[in-house]
Amino acid sequence: MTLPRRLRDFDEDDVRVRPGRRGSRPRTRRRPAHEDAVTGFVTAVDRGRYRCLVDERVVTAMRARELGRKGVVVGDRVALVGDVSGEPDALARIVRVEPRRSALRRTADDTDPFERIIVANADQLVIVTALADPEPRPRMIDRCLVAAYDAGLDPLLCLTKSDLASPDELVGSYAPLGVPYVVTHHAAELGELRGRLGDRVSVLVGHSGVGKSTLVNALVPEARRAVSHVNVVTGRGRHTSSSAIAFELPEGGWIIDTPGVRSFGLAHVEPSKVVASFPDLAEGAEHCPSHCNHLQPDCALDGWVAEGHADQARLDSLRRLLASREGTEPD
Ligand SMILES: Nc1nc2c(ncn2[C@@H]2O[C@H](COP(=O)(O)OP(=O)(O)OP(=O)(O)O)[C@@H](O)[C@H]2O)c(=O)[nH]1
Ligand SMILES: [Zn+2]
Repeated sequence: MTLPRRLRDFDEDDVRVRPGRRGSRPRTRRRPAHEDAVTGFVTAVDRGRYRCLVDERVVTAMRARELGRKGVVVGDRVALVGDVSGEPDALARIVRVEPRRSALRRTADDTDPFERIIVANADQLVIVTALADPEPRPRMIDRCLVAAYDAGLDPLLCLTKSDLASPDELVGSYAPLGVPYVVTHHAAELGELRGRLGDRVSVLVGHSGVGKSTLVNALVPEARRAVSHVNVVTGRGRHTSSSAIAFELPEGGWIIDTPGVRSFGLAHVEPSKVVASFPDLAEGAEHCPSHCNHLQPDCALDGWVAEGHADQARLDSLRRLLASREGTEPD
């Protein structure tokens, strides 16, 4: 398994192997209770079973009771004990989840108080949007940008189906905001996209039909088989209920597909963070009355847009998100 550079650094900082008191055995700095634990990278989760990569081996594991309520998600780095042979029917135990570098979260909808982590330790959120069939949904893009900003992930706009429509309009609205993008279609060379994915952990999100599976299959030839024919964790059966699956890229790095993720509820994101994710509007919001919720009549953002600093459509999008969080309007 080739870990992206940042994961490797993380590993070295986190588990410092040094001689024990008597200089006889190496031991980890923390929790010497599981001195013999090995480190795994969680690539799929399905019905209480965790698929972990340990060196080149696929090890199936369950949670150890001592983990308590701590969740384990795709992208986590975990300490494993027990049978880590990777033989059929072998089952290891996850005894520890290493501290996360990032956590992509969502709530079921914008007013749901329960947030859940979808993916840990990712670097980048790839927002897959078709240029046509289905029509692009800028409000969905804005929503994903907020999720990326909140999680500390770099966004990347991936505009698919460029054989059907021009990217100019979408590029015209997002490139000035500093959002990086790639334009592609199913018969295109994927060189530019691969360059942006290499040596990083990227999460792909996108609505049904935008061409996400087509993209994943083109980037990772083994993906098709892994997803459609076998349970990705146990290797048996036909189906998986997994909501995220990590695939290693041939050129290094990982992409994490999120087939089960259909929406990005943002109830857990502070309104100020929502506004901060709209860089074209954030500056204008500095002129708002204190505690402005940006939905009230004296909000300074109307003037900001009237003066031509930002597009009305972006303000509408921000307001829909904020209103939806307050439960006053569906998005
Ligand atoms: N014209 C065109 N069609 C494409 C392109 N990429 C994918 N398609 C078609 O769009 C449809 C949806 O593609 P998928 O890859 O299944 O889309 P998805 O986002 O994975 O959708 P779900 O499987 O529903 O999650 C399929 O009929 C593809 O053949 C493209 O670049 N151009
Ligand atoms: Zn305001």
